[in-house]
Amino acid sequence: MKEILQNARKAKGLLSRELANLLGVDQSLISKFENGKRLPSEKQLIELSNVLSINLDELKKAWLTQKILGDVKKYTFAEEVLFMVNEALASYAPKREFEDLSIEKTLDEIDSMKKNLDQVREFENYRITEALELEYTYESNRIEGNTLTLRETDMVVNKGLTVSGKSLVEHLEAINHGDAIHYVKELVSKNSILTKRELLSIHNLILRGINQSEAGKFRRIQVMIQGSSHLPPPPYLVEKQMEDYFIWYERNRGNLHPVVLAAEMHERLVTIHPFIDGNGRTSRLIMNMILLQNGLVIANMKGDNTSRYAYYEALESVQSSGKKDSFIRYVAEIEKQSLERYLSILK
Ligand SMILES: Nc1ncnc2c1ncn2[C@@H]1O[C@H](COP(=O)(O)OP(=O)(O)OP(=O)(O)O)[C@@H](O)[C@H]1O
Repeated sequence: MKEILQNARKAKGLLSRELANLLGVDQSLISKFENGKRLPSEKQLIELSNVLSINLDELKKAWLTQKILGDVKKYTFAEEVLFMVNEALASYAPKREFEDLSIEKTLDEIDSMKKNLDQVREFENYRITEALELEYTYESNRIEGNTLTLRETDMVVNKGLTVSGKSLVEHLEAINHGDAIHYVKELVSKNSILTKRELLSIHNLILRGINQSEAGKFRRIQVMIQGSSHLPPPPYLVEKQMEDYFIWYERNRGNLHPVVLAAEMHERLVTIHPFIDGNGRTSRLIMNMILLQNGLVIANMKGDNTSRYAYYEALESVQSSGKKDSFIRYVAEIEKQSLERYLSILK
């Protein structure tokens, strides 16, 4: 742990004072982390991992080892206890139970398609991914009400052209969403972990130049979701609910199926509705970041009326019943269709 932190800081060319500033802590605390006198909190671990580009899982393993060692080393029967913990762990496998058995089946199908995908990844190329990402921008903005066609979206995003009769905002929405996909892919390639900072950066890109005063900021007013009976929490609860959102993510990202994790992170975010606008687009990007991090493909929800209605219905059902299955099933189906299409293109 000590070595990992010190080596990573030096590799980044940072002085401990500079690292302390980035983390907003005292310089002496960084020294204590590096000489093993103090352990970072779990929240600080995530910040350290992002700032120093250390794989969070590796950092957590070293951290937990040191934490457990600190607890057990004073006992003569430490080894025996560790052995017993190991035994107990074997029977402790938290598994999600679904009332709807079709979800389990779809997840199995996704797992086997992922195996197929891993075998044909060599045929992936940027022209295919660019075309699919363009479709994603087109559909996600269509859900929100953008009227650009797929071809017009291509003209705006890839060719830098303008489309007569379409508003400046619609142009910006297309460009911004394209940039947000690039940002998400960069996070995935750097193994960055999702934190408040990354979420706000994605939202900042989505509303850039459209609503600059609200871009990258949690809302300070009450909002309503048109056509829905779900009322998002009052503004003074948003910060706290978002803290809980990231705690939930940390607790679950290691043990839930990635599709279930992605669906829940999407649904939880739009249910809190932390932004004045752009909640749907941002949540879909968060969902897709998680899918890509896990070697899956972008789940492209469609913007035609029937698909959009099914999307809203699945969300409304979670919010009114408190049961997550309907939205997990919905996302799993979309991911399965997106994988099928991608595989057929590659093959
Ligand atoms: N019960 C619900 N019914 C409909 N939408 C809901 C519901 N709960 C949450 N939402 C989310 O709210 C989003 C709309 O919020 P907002 O207008 O802030 O997002 P947007 O990105 O601007 O637009 P959009 O999500 O339509 O692209 C929907 O796309 C959906 O993801």
